[in-house]
Amino acid sequence: MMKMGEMWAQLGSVMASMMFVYAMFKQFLPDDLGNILDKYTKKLVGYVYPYIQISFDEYTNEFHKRSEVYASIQSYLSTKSSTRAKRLKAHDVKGSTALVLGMDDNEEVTDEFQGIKLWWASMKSASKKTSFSFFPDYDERKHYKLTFHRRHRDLVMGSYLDHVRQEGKAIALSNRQRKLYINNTEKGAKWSHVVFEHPATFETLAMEPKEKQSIINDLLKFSKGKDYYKKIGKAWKRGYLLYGPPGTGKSTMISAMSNLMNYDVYDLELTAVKDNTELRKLLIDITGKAIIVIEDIDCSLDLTGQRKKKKEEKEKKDGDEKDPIPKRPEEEEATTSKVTLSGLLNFIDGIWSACGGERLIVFTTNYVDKLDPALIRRGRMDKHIQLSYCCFEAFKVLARNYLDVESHELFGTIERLLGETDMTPADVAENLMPKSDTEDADSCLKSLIEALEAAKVEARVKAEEEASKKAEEEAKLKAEKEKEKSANGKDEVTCNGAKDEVTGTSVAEVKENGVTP
Ligand SMILES: Nc1ncnc2c1ncn2[C@@H]1O[C@H](COP(=O)(O)OP(=O)(O)OP(=O)(O)O)[C@@H](O)[C@H]1O
Ligand SMILES: [Mg+2]
Repeated sequence: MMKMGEMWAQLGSVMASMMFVYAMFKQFLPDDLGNILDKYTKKLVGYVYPYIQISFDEYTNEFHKRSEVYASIQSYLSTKSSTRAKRLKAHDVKGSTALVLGMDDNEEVTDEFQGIKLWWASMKSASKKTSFSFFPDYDERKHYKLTFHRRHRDLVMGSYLDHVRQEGKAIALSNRQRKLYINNTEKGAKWSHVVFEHPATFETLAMEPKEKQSIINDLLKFSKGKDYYKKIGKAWKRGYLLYGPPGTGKSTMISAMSNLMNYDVYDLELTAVKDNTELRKLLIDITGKAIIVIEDIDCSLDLTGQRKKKKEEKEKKDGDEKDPIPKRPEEEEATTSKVTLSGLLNFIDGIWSACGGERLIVFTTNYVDKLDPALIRRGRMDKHIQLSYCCFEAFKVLARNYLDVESHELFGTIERLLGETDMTPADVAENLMPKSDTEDADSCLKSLIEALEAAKVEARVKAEEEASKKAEEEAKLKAEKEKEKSANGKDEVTCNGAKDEVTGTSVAEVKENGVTP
């Protein structure tokens, strides 16, 4: 026999469907009749119908803005409706990589949450245009209607709606297109963007596997660290300093980071920023889930020398030295950037830097020693990653990527040569890349061996040249010293004969004055 609860649930389902049919049917009735019928139906249903309904409008009253909740529900239901609804609608949502499938107007899907059943319906109701509107669809109001049994009220209000919002946001985020932003000089403190599509991933990045894994772990830990950062009272951001010779994969790693984390990239060109105020404005415009990149920080601004320069300037002022030919203002602007080291430090960890949350700040440099220690201290640049010349493990990644080769008889020779000479992953990669259809893995590996041997010879010649140059310089220095020494020896001899060093009187004078020296 059917249980009471099941019966109610079935009745509820029938009633919800009837209400839904009624809502559709009502659209075709004249307005007056529709309103009266609506009033009495609602009263009647209120007595026998144990279900609660919530509506979510597409547009808020506030500036006719599209409701964020509506958008989240739309994303949430897109996964449910694609498998459960019979009539679907495809949307080309701005910023989304894939077509978003949602249920068609006046369609219904059922959802389950912690063992309870809920019904979602997408409704479209026409409202009379009262005035001219710039919003074409505004007189066609769309909304979602959620129906559930009243005994589940607490669960729905307490956790289900939150669950829908969170899931919907996550789905929208995974569908969205990532963007690469650059700061635009012509538009002042503004970002322009293009779609970010870089194929580099940590899988294709050639580096020592243990170190690579530790970076991946660090990034993933950060992305899940919202509560942890809150607990320790730190802004949810992390700084990475990538340093190493050109062509070792610093920029490639930034792309891999973005692909792993699904973050936008903000490529900040510091030389295009007028002053600290503009820098702050740019910072405020950066959203969450972002990687802020400053490439070649040592070249971007003379941040290293700024403190020294200031000191020198002060000394100069004190000495009242004035430039006899005053510079034109535009000339001054071109030569001196007004973004200061303290402005940049504030950008990284001033109070404004906490706005938005979930951000990585990445600096790259070829010369880590040139940077001001304040800029790269832990807390600002939390993790320092050195990208170095290609090791054998890194080579194996490149061989797999470029040639689909896991092992080869030439690997032994390559391992030995990589241990004996320095070659960047960029150079190794270039040698491994087939240049024509006739080239195969064998010929590419052989050409890499040739290049490594040539690099080894070049390095040896360079080292010998440097050693001989150094020896020459040392010999020159030694000769100079000896010359000086012998000159000093001569001086000592003549000095006694010519001048008394303390009094400055000549021996002749002393003799003349009758004083014994
Ligand atoms: N570690 C690596 N793994 C895979 N590919 C790499 C690696 N390093 C360099 N490459 C290859 O070399 C090219 C140049 O590398 P990348 O631009 O990342 O170097 P970089 O360290 O940023 O150099 P620079 O200091 O000159 O900016 C990349 O396009 C990539 O194909
Ligand atoms: Mg680079």
